Amino acid sequence: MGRGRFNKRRGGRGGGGGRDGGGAFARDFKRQKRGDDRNASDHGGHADIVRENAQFEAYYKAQKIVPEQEWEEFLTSLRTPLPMTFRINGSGKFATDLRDNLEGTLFAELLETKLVDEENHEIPPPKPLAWYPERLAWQCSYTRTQLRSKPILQGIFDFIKTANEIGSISRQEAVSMIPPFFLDVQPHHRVLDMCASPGSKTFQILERMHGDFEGNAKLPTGFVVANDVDLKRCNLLTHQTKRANSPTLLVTNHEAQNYPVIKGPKGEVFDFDAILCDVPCTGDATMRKSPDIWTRWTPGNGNGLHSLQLKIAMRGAQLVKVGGRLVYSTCSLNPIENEAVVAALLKECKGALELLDVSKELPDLKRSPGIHDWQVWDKFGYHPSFDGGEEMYKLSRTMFSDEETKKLPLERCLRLLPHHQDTGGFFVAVFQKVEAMEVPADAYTKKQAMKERIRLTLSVNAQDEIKMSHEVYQLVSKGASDVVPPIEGENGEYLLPHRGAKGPNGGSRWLGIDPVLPVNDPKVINSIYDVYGIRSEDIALHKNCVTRTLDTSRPKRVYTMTDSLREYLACDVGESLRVTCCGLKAFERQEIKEDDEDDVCDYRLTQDGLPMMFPFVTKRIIRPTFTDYKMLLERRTLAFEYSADAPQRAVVSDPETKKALLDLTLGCCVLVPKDEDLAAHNFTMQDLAIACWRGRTSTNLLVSKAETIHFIDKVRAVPVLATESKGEAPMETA
Ligand SMILES: C[S@@+](CC[C@H](N)C(=O)[O-])C[C@H]1O[C@@H](n2cnc3c(N)ncnc32)[C@H](O)[C@@H]1O
Repeated sequence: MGRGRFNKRRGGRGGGGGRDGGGAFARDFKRQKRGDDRNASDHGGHADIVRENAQFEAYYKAQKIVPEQEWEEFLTSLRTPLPMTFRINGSGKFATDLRDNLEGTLFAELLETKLVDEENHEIPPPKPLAWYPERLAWQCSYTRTQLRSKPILQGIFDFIKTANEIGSISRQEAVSMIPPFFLDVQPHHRVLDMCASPGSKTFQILERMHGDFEGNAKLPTGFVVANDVDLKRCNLLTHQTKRANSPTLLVTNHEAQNYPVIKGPKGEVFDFDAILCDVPCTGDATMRKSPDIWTRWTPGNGNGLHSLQLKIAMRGAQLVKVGGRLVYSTCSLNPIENEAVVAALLKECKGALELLDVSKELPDLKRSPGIHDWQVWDKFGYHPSFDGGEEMYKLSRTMFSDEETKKLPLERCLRLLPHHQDTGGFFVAVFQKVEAMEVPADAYTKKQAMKERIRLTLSVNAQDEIKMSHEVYQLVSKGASDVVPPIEGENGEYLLPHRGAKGPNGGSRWLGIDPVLPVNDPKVINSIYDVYGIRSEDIALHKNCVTRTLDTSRPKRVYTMTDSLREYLACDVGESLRVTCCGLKAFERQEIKEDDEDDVCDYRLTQDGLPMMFPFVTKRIIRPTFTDYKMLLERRTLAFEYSADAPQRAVVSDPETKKALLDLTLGCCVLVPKDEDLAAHNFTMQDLAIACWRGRTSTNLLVSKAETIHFIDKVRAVPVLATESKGEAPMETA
């Protein structure tokens, strides 16, 4: 194809890249659009959006990313709303039970019913994603009208909505689920997710790290750093990954391309076993979900992101271990954001990175190979080469394919085309580091640090910008390049420093970010050890706990982390890491007033922390009957005695449970049904452990309402065993 200009006229074809015959295009488009409007209004009010863009079509036809004979199908797919997909969280018993339940009930009913719409077209039942292991991810394509008109579909919709809210499933685009599989994460790995928010892939990475959250007593020994440049999005990420309840997670707020290098005391770089670069991109492969992209697409969008994408991938390449994997992904179809970045990265790494052939991994995933040659366009049109001497707009040499590029194994890249599996589009490249590379220690310079901090300052408080930026500079120039060895513990391990407590007014060194302070006050930690019967040999809380408030003798919340995460933070003596969230909230202060007993603890176990802490807790565990357990979940509180003043209150029915509760001092305890009930229904103790409060007259749930629904769901089908005490009625009424 020769050099041409894009014809900006709507529906026009320019540059030789367009389809022949605009008439056929218009007819196809009208036909498609009629169907589309119906779907569009059904799928979220995008009916007014015209799903055509001459530049887009000319550009991609010229790029030859889609075989000629599939072009129409490709376009048709892009103009059709995206089916809804979800995956069942976790991978153990609860995940497969939930799947079996769904398949056996809701979905089975649909299969039997053979639904048709008002035009007598069959409404397809939900189907599992063919490539996703164990049928744990599903796809349904129903219009809103269908959902409204068919109660059975409404049932599915309600299930998805509630299960997503309580965290047993995650709604996530099918193609977005792919990259974590190629990272090959193991529980001992250090993983870096460079552009992580909102965190759907981080969540998958955490799942892989833990194996099965709900049944696994072993803690992973690795850690996961999830980073994003946007502070608000870091908070969103923290919120979204909360359900993983992971002590391995660190959330940081940096430009990925300047991600700080942390070195151990001997100067060794803390490198990562697996790095995900799910970079910012034009997202033009998400048009099915975000049809407004049709109206604003230009080739300049992708060109504008290429350099940042390459810098981020390059930083990833520097920070990944020899032997480790680096996965680069975008939700864009554009070779400039994809193959051009991959090619430039391979060239810049001079053999240290190998592009892997992953054709045997996820074998049922349909994919198209990466391309070796592509076209570079800007607002002036097509440019055959970088050295042509023509006027160019914001183009760089690395955007162009050359002779060296053609020899690279770019066919190993994966492009997911929307019409192949009825998904959004996507691009993935999987690398392995095969040789060490130089890691520029000064990539995170003082100047850079200052620039970033001023940006943050601006977002924190624009009015104090000048005053603060001066203070920032003072701090950065003192702190950023300090070479101070980490604090060593008795056994040569590195201990957590007081991070961020030396900034202005004793606040954070990183403005706008709370400090991260070790909780090692023996009063706090020993009381937790003693009261809950936790042994420091089993879990080193005295080394691995932090709080975010300055008074570490009375921390409000205590977060705990794995040894390896502690070592990573301990070695960051220059405090280069801007930590927004760290570890798992395991304990919370809840002071007990007017109590003169010794074995009380001001710290209660959190339900979030319980899956991790429970295997180490040996005291204050009560084993109620299933009746009392279920009743507590449903009523949230169980009184010890019936009271005529509050006849509606539920009362503990089993005398043994009541005695065990009354024998405890006031404070937090853990309730787990009796062994025979657990065994009869294939539950482990950890599966059903709930945090409760032993009060003066009652015991109360310390579990959020959403989480309680999750537990009620777990035990809903469990009949009460005959072994239970038959004496008292479960709930007394007046
Ligand atoms: C494609 S999204 C990531 C989606 C995420 N991986 C997931 O699966 O939920 C890209 C993210 O990169 C972030 N971002 C943009 N520029 C960045 C940069 N220079 N460094 C780090 N993150 C960046 C954006 O804030 C955005 O959250």
